[in-house]
This record gives sequence, structure tokens and C-alpha cells, in this order.
Amino acid sequence: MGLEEEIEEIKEEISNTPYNKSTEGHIGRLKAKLAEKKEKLENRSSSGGGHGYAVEKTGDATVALVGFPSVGKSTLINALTNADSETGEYEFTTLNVNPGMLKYNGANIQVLDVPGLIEGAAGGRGGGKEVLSVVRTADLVLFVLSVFEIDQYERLSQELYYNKIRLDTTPPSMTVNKTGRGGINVTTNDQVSLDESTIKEVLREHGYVNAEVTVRGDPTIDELIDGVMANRVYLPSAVCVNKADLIEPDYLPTVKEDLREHGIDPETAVFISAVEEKGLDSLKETIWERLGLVRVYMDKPGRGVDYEEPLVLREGECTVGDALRKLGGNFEERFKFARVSGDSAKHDEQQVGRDHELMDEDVLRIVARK
Ligand SMILES: Nc1nc2c(ncn2[C@@H]2O[C@H](COP(=O)(O)OP(=O)(O)OP(=O)(O)O)[C@@H](O)[C@H]2O)c(=O)[nH]1
Repeated sequence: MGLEEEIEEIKEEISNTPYNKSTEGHIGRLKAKLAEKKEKLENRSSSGGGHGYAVEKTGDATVALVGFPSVGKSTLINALTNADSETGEYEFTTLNVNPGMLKYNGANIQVLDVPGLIEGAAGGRGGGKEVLSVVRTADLVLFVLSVFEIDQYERLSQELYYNKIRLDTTPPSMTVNKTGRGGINVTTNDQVSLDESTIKEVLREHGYVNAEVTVRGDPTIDELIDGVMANRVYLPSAVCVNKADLIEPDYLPTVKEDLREHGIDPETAVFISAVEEKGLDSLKETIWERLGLVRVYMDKPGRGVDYEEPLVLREGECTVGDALRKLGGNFEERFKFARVSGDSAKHDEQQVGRDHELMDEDVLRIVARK
């Protein structure tokens, strides 16, 4: 039997097995087996060459526009950035990844317009695989939907899921350490509802014989498998609804209902018209917020505070130490202490060390050895 048939068979068995406590371990094992086989199949098909879209990541962060053909991605990127993307009234205008740079709040945000993601992309049809490899390296996924085709969201997010991209969630809180003997030992806390035996089944299926496993939180079987496979990419996402100029105001509630039905909060989705350049300010703001960028204004000796070109860091990577790394040069070795004013400081010019976490719009002065 070929890998494809084996995969189909396991899928069928999973869908035919009712889920309850007594079958949980069995389902866990099947799902883990399925994940392994899919991985094998993918490695086999991707080793046959094929060209990826090599896009150089530049700037402070990267946003990938994800949408079906003709939803207006090229038009949007032209309106947002300095890119000059070809737009057309036919599908597949964007045959190559088209990077543009959005300048916002002093940050350089790279926006990638990738070829339309079509149904079946995860299976390698329609060049979708290359698109997905670009998306995996981005810092934010921006879904571009057209106002009349909100339902495309489901297919797009499914493609991303099949390609190991997890949106708006965090990896399961777990550790797996191989040991020399003693079988698989599982430690959980009260929040974990999966049975220990299910966790063991999943690990055994992934080839573990002896291991110390700790699981926290309340992962589902799929999340647990994601954690064991450890090659999933976790990204934030945002949704924009384009071509809003084509609807009458009284049709808006229908679109909002549509969004809700597809699991999108209509209050967070941004309505825009790329052609008329409307709604772009709130889209930029949403991009900024979802990326979690942090501006730090550097107070340079003798030159004062530079409010024009801030040092841009990301939430979670915004300590003074991170700032030193981003500044480059030999600041890291020469660092003595820093002085910070702004939201993260107890008082103006607070003296801090490398571990101090900076906040948006802080002013930072580095005191370094000569
Ligand atoms: N009315 C209206 N038309 C738009 C808007 N944005 C794009 N269009 C039109 O939609 C068509 C497709 O736009 P593109 O920007 O080429 O779409 P795309 O998503 O880049 O398409 P592919 O390159 O095929 O993936 C063009 O005719 C655009 O003028 C908009 O906000 N309103």
C-alpha cells in the first residue's frame, strides 16, 4: 500500500471512531501516526526539486497578504507601500512574490504580496506550496477577503493549518526529554484533561521509548501532536475586507453576519477599499498592533533624542539586551548600564540593566565603556 492510501485509511478510521474517554488513547495514536505519515509524504514530494520563492526578509517585521486571486492584494500593496505591483482584471496577476515596504510609526514593515492561494494549495497544486513557504517566514498573516466572498476565509485558514501554520495561538506548554530507561513518564497538572495513557500513546507513535514528559494547560490531542512534532509555526493574524466601496451601507450588517458565521469578529476585521484608498489608516494601525512592535527612541550623546527613526523591537523581545543586539556594533560588550524614561520606567532616567523590559515610546540612553 502506498503512503497516500495509508493516510486515507487512517483518516477514515479516525472519522469512524467515536470520541470518548475509552477511545481517546486509540485516537491519539491514530492521529500521531497520521501526522508522521503526512510528514513523510511531504518530505518525499518536496525533495523532488521545485523552486521556492526566495524573498529576502528586510525591515523590522514582515506581513504576508493571504487571499484568493483577484481579491485586490496587488492593489492593496500598491496603496500601502512603495511597491509597484501589476494589477489586472484577470486572475493570477501576481505570479511572483512582490515585496513592498510600509513605513509606519518610524518602522519599516515589509509587506509581501504572494500569488493567490487556491484550493488544494497544501497539496502542491497551483504553486500554493511556494506561497505557503513564504507565509511561514512572515511575522503576521493578513487575510485579504473581498466583501462578497467572506467564505474564502475558511479555505484559506485550512490551507495554512495543513501547512503547519497555527494562527493566534501559542504552542502547548510541554517538555519532552529523552531518557536512557524507565519507559515514558508523564507529569501533568490538574488542568490537563487528556489521559496519561493517551499522552504516552502519542509519544510512542512518534518513536519515544524512554522519556520524561511534562504537560501543562489543557491541550487537545492535535495540539499535543503539534507540540511533539515541534515544527509548527505560530503566527498572529488579522483580517481585512476589501472592495467595501462596492456595497451599500444597508448591506454592511449582512457582511458582518457573514464574518461572524465564519468565526471572524466583525469588530476586529478592517473594512477597506484598496482602489479608493479608504480604511488604510486603520489597517496600518491593526498591522502595527498585531505585530506587537515597540518603538524605542534613542537618546544619543551630544545629539539628543531621535524621534524620527526609532529602534523597533517586538513584544517579548524588547529588553535592553535585545535593544543592544539590534543596535549592533560592539554595544553589547561595552554596555555599562542604561537610562530609561517612559512607561516602563519608575521615574525619568531610571538606571536599568540588560534585563529591563522596554515599552512602546520609551526613551533609552545607553551608557557604554569607551
Ligand atoms: N471596486 C474595487 N475594486 C478593487 C479593489 N481592489 C482591487 N480591485 C480590483 O480587483 C481586481 C483585482 O485586483 P488585484 O489587485 O490585481 O488582485 P490580486 O488579489 O492581486 O490578484 P492576483 O494577482 O490575481 O492574485 C482589479 O480589477 C482591481 O482594480 C477595491 O477596493 N474596490
